[in-house]
Amino acid sequence: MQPFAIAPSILSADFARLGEEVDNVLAAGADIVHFDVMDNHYVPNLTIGPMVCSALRKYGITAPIDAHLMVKPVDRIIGDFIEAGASYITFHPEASEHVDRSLQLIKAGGAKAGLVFNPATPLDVLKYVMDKVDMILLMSVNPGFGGQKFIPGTLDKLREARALIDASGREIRLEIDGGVNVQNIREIAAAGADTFVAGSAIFNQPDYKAVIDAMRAELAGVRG
Ligand SMILES: O=C(CO)[C@H](O)[C@H](O)COP(=O)(O)O
Ligand SMILES: [Fe+2]
Repeated sequence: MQPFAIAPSILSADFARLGEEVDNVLAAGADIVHFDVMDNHYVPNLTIGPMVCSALRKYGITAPIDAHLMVKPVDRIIGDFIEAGASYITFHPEASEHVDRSLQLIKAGGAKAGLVFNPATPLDVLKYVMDKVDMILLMSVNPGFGGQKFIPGTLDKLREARALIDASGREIRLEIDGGVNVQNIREIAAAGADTFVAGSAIFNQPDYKAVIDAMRAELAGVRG
């Protein structure tokens, strides 16, 4: 299993002060910057694109950036995110006509590739592309908005994904996204997640370090 990583979703940050917000959350102990890209087509919301990712790199952010693409079609924008400095690029299989090709595009550009599964999307496609994924992201809310409630059925799906990863023998991150907080992170880790996206739970509090420290204390109870 990969080391635990906390990935604040900047969807809930103050966009008017984005560079400073990312600096602050990294200084508070975050490992990965989760970057939600929404197109008002695949999901009913519109957020930020490759120019903002590139701006964060130019501003001096060196931490891994995890671009979660909620964009359809996805292939056209993959190259732009590679150029913009994304470290991980994940997409939803429903948003690609050719999942294997999209994964290859990401890897050919030198980024790590991942697939994202909505709460009602089965994991079946993984069987055919396990050798090409570096990350599996399970949505524990329907995509499009921050601040939603964790869907408990995702815990069984995490166990299912963990078994697939372990059987593959590959180093694949198992990320969870949606409604993660200090109260439920331990149960989510025990079900097999190693990478935890949290937006509102972190950015809606005044002290980011206090929240991240509390999350790490919970995680230490699962794996010290
Ligand atoms: O992909 C997302 C929504 O589509 C966000 O990453 C997610 O919702 C994080 O926000 P929160 O932690 O507030 O649920
Ligand atoms: Fe996300």
